[in-house]
Amino acid sequence: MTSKKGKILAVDDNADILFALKMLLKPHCELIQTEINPERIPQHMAEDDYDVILLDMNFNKDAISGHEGFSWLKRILEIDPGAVVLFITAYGDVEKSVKAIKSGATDFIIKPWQNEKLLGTIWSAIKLRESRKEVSSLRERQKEINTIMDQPFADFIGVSPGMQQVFNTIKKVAGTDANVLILGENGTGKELVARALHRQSKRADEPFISVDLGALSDTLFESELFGHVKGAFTDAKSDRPGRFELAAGGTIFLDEIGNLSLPLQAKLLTVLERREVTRVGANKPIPINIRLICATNMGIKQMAVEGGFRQDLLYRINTVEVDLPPLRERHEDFPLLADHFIKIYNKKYNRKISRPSQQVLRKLTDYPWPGNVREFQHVIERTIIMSESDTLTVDDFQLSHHSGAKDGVELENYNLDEVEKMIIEKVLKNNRGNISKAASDLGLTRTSLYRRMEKHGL
Ligand SMILES: Nc1ncnc2c1ncn2[C@@H]1O[C@H](COP(=O)(O)OP(=O)(O)OP(=O)(O)O)[C@@H](O)[C@H]1O
Repeated sequence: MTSKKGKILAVDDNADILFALKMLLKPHCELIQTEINPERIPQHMAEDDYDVILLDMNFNKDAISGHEGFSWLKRILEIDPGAVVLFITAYGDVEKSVKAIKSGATDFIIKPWQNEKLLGTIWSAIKLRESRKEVSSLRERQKEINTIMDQPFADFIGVSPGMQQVFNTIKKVAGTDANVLILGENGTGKELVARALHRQSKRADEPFISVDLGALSDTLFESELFGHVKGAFTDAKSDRPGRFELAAGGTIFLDEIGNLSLPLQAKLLTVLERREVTRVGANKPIPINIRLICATNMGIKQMAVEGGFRQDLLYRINTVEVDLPPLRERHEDFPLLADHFIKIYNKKYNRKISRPSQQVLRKLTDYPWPGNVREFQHVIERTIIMSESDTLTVDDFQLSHHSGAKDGVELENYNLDEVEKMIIEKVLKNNRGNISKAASDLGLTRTSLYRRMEKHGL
């Protein structure tokens, strides 16, 4: 051992052994606590955080069964399941070593020991303890991050029959490991559904990893999803796990799955069938333990009929389907959603805006909301920022600029693709090329807008 490292608790009913251990370990370890009476192990563990516990296997003189040692090992692991225990015995044999390791001991030291070998074993045990601690602190951090990240998703609002049906399906399937496909227009709350499914599942304490497939180029797809090893390609400076590995034990949410090209659909299907991934540049497959949730705003079933989406992949991802209705079909939800977002933005902007009047609600329900709840949320935020009074009036809501003609977009034909291109061009121009603002006006995410701009060559 190079520097003084690790806190060691040595428990043995032979004072000579304890003395020898103390002499040997003192120069190398941060602390060496010796104890002749195993009954005091819990007390020591409560008083200090030991990295390694050296435990005699036989406490009664002449005993060779090791029973007592095993029962103390059990007790130690009950107190701290991450404890690193090394058994010491003069009667070491293969059978007992195997049993000790199976019961949770880390290693086995046979008396009389060779000093160098003993120090080597303790050094490895300290390293193991360090990595166990690191893993458990990462897990705790992940839990904490999950809770914080879920905060904005805690309020999932809906009283309309369509939303009640969505909530019912979530309740029924959350606890199963069934693959779920969420369908719905942009901004209808597909990610909220995915998070709710994860939060109500047995995997809730494990990671929720979201991947926007629409934002991944074909070249990045494999390394992002499956990971890569160092040197696999020019930019691969070190080994890196992919999203499937990061989601281990938890849920992976593949958003915009309808945007996946046919060759990538084939790659994804292979991974889902084999339930293993191979990092780019590696040849050893890694098993994956994930719950799969996918979402799309595209007519994926029609795509499958027309050959744009693989039927076999569709069958694999849509064990259960959740259909999110567009906001314009959920009139019952408007008052609640309006209250909800007014509350949020009152707090954010330190305002006291009151609940909307019936006239305001009527205006809101009359508008078609192409960007659904995301657009609704932005409109409420913008209106609260701009409003000078605490009572919102019909005139405070600027909704008309979305309906093309009034905004100067002349429709020469009704080809949806061309209309979409025209509207995007117009909104980009209105916002002087500011993507964030344009995306907000269109009720899209920046990524969705980028994708559409790419599609239309803008
Ligand atoms: N029922 C709802 N209650 C409260 N907030 C909602 C609801 N539905 C959507 N939202 C809010 O609207 C925004 C968009 O939701 P989300 O990202 O889940 O939609 P999406 O369907 O996944 O969108 P996209 O298709 O663009 O990826 C989020 O800020 C979300 O919190």
